[in-house]
Amino acid sequence: MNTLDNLPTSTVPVTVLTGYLGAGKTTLLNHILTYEHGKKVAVIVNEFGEVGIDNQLVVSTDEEIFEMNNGCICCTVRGDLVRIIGNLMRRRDKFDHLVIETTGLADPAPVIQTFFVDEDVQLETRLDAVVTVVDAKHIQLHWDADEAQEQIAFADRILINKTDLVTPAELEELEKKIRNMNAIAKIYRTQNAVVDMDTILGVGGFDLNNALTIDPDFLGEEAHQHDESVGSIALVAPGAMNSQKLEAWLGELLPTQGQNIFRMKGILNIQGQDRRFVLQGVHMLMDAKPDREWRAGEERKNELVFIGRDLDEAKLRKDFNKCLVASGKGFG
Ligand SMILES: Nc1nc2c(ncn2[C@@H]2O[C@H](COP(=O)(O)OP(=O)(O)OP(=O)(O)O)[C@@H](O)[C@H]2O)c(=O)[nH]1
Repeated sequence: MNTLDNLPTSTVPVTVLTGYLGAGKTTLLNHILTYEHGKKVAVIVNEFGEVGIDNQLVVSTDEEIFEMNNGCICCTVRGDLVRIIGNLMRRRDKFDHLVIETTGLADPAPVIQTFFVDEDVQLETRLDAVVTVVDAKHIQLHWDADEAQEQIAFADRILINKTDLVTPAELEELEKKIRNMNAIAKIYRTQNAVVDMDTILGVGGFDLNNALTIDPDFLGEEAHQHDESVGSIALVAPGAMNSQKLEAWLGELLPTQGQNIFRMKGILNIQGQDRRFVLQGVHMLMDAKPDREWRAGEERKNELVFIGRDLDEAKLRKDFNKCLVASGKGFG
């Protein structure tokens, strides 16, 4: 299990930019590079392309993906990315934010996992957010592509782009569908990928010290459509969790189901702890640690969201509830 504890505050925030072919990634990247946000942005693109912006660092990489040698079949590290970040860090004074644009056909997992797994990368950078651009008009043609669904599933921020090419009703339906697939992402509708930079840079989507609450709209809804193979499941329970039971459950769940769990995010009330306990997971990799203290008057509860493929909601719910302290009242 990896931990991002005790990182130096000088780590460089990293935004991973994904989206299917032609969705608008480069258009967004150009906004990021030209916008007056006061940040010096370095860019890594893993395809050969041109970004004709002066004074920016743009590096191209070829595909090079290593499976981890501990038998974990869904966790991979990109060797080329590790090396390029290492090289960039020697010019650390030249930039203060890093954007990695993935190819439209790439599974974003190996890029994201690199930030959970590689120790040198963890020392020097921190994953800020996964931003996914969706082509409102053409995504309909690509729903069956694993990459398109995974790009949505991993996102912290989703731009539904090309809103000029669809009707308001189509947009509404699309947003609902995306919301069901990914319950933790914030969704913005855009034209030409124009979006307020503060909403996509400096997000802290993977920051365990600053865990954002999980969207209450999603948690509060009674019924969700789980007709897609990729979906979100939100588990909520009042009371306190038994830490041993929780550890035993996750210790069994992730090795067996991790391949289908793209992301997991949780804020939990552990029995006997005054601080909230925060979990972040990507496939079988997980970070977990206490964050801020529960506030006076704040309702202590347990919220855990899974985003993945073919998740067994009834079993997850049952096993989650089994981790609750039996009395469940008043001791958390
Ligand atoms: N109509 C319309 N076209 C858009 C919009 N945003 C981007 N485009 C166009 O869509 C095309 C693809 O945009 P890119 O930014 O190159 O997309 P990409 O995701 O980088 O594409 P790949 O790198 O090929 O995967 C370009 O011709 C853009 O001008 C939009 O909101 N509306």
